[in-house]
Amino acid sequence: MIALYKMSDSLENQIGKLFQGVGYKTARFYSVNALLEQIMNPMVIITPAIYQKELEALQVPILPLSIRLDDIERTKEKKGLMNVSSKKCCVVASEEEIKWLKKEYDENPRIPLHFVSKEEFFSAGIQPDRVYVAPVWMKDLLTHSHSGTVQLIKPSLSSLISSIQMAISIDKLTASIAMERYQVEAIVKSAHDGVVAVDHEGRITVANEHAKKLLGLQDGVKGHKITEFIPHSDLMRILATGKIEMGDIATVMGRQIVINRFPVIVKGKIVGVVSSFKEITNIQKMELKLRKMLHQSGLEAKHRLSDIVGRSSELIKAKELAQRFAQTEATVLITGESGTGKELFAQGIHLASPRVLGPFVAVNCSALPESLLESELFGYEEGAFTGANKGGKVGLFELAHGGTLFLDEIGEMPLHIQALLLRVLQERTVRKVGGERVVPVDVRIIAATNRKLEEEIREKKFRTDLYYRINVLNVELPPLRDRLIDIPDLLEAIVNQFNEKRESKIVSIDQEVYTLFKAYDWPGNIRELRNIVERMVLLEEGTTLTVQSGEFLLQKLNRNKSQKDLSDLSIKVNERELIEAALKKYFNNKTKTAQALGVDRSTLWRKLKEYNL
Ligand SMILES: Nc1ncnc2c1ncn2[C@@H]1O[C@H](COP(=O)(O)OP(=O)(O)OP(=O)(O)O)[C@@H](O)[C@H]1O
Repeated sequence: MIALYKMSDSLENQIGKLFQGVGYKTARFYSVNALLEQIMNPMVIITPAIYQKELEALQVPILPLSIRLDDIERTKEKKGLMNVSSKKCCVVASEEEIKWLKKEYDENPRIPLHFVSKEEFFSAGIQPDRVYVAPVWMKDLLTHSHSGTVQLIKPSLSSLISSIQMAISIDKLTASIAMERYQVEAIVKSAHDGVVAVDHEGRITVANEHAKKLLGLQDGVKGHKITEFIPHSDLMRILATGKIEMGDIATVMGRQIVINRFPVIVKGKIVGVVSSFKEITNIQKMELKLRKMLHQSGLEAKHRLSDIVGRSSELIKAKELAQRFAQTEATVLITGESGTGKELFAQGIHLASPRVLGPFVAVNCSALPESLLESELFGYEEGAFTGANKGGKVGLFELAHGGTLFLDEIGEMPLHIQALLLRVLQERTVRKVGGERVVPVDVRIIAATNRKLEEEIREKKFRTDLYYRINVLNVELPPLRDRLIDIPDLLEAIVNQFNEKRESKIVSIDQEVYTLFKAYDWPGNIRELRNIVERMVLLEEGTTLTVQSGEFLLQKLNRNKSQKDLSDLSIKVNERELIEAALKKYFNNKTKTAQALGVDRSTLWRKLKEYNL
């Protein structure tokens, strides 16, 4: 902004038009207060030299207008003052203007001139042997009695133009400086940290809102010494030492904050200090958020050992072992059929281990083709192969650094990768595909398999040396059919989870459902149990989970049963309960019940008699 301050109307109009001609707008001001309201806008002020002093405190660029010796001579010629040789010609101006005019005059004193300041002029009054000239902006200062006696002089067009050119180039410069200042201010404002900066005397130059809140400072602290608010401020120490201080912990207004302090050094001199600080609880919140993000990206374990449901002695023993193994750094091998909870145990071990704050990275070794598994595990360097990402790729080993890498279905791992894995386990370093560098990694391995690795070794599908490396500690998870006692707890836990997740309203479970579930042999183990319960909950219209919604399971069960001997099933099945459930479901219709159970009517009659039904 080009501000014109306290100018005579005619001069103001002339300058305004000149600026307009080159595409600039001007604004007129007549008081310092009016200027102060605009002070946040970058501006250049053009003002008669006489007012320069009253604007100095604003700390914005000021271009003083003044008359030149040429302007005086031209006026004298024009007004015929040259011929008044008997009278002395006096120039009335401000002290500042006189200083510059005298310099010009001393260089080239073509006509005799006297210079009097406006103060001298007012005290001495008009002398009869003198003629007076003054710059046009003195007009308002002269009283009525002076008019006519004092000739007013305007700066020439050429000196106005050079002032305008100067103003434009300063305006451009201040605009770009202001842009940078706004950016810095925006950064400081938007920072999540409190930021306070002081100058070399310890006066506050910046204090963002966070800082004011954390330190209990009011608005308007700028310009005040920091010691007025914090008597023993550590910033004064940095002003003296010039040393960076990081991660200092202090209690301010009952809050624990962590503080960093940086000296501002310009050309070897300490000109200020910037400090940034954050409440520790905020850091903890951020850590929590980060952990949530890790969790979403699959890098965090969510199940604890205590979340693992079941009361069978086999499961309790496995949980106790896992708890103990968690405290060690040794590799753990978890064995068990698919869906028995191997990954759940791996997560539980990680969360019970000292690596709990590190990442938990799971990879299913059977899900990827050999070439991809290698680059997933170890990463690759840029340009390792056609189609490789620019910048390369970080492998899962590196991602799991400081945490746990869960290698699921390790029995499916190709022999070539088994060899690479063995080397990583021995050397604790990884080499990326297509790279020379080795990167040290600190990763705990938990492996899982549903295969009998001893058999795989015999068939030369699994390396013996790797087997001994990973099978340091072993947790064996029995299949669900061998621990039917866990079913009620599992069933209830899963129903509760669905209730929470889907807001379903199952409040009770029919006894027949337990019976039905105990009759089934669960080849897919707990995963299958989960899926079936989910399906039943979805099909269920009431608030009780009934066998009606599990009809599909009943049919499945019957198909299995028709292939087996009933007496074989009776080992695991409470036959009586099952028949009762089927009868109820088919409203005592014996034909349908027999069909559903996969037996002929005579067998059903025999059983009804046997169980007194
Ligand atoms: N004891 C348990 N309590 C509660 N939920 C369980 C339990 N065991 C397993 N589950 C649940 O069963 C499902 C399968 O578990 P998980 O993926 O851990 O099995 P897995 O043995 O690793 O299977 P796979 O070998 O097929 O990878 C998961 O949804 C898991 O939460």
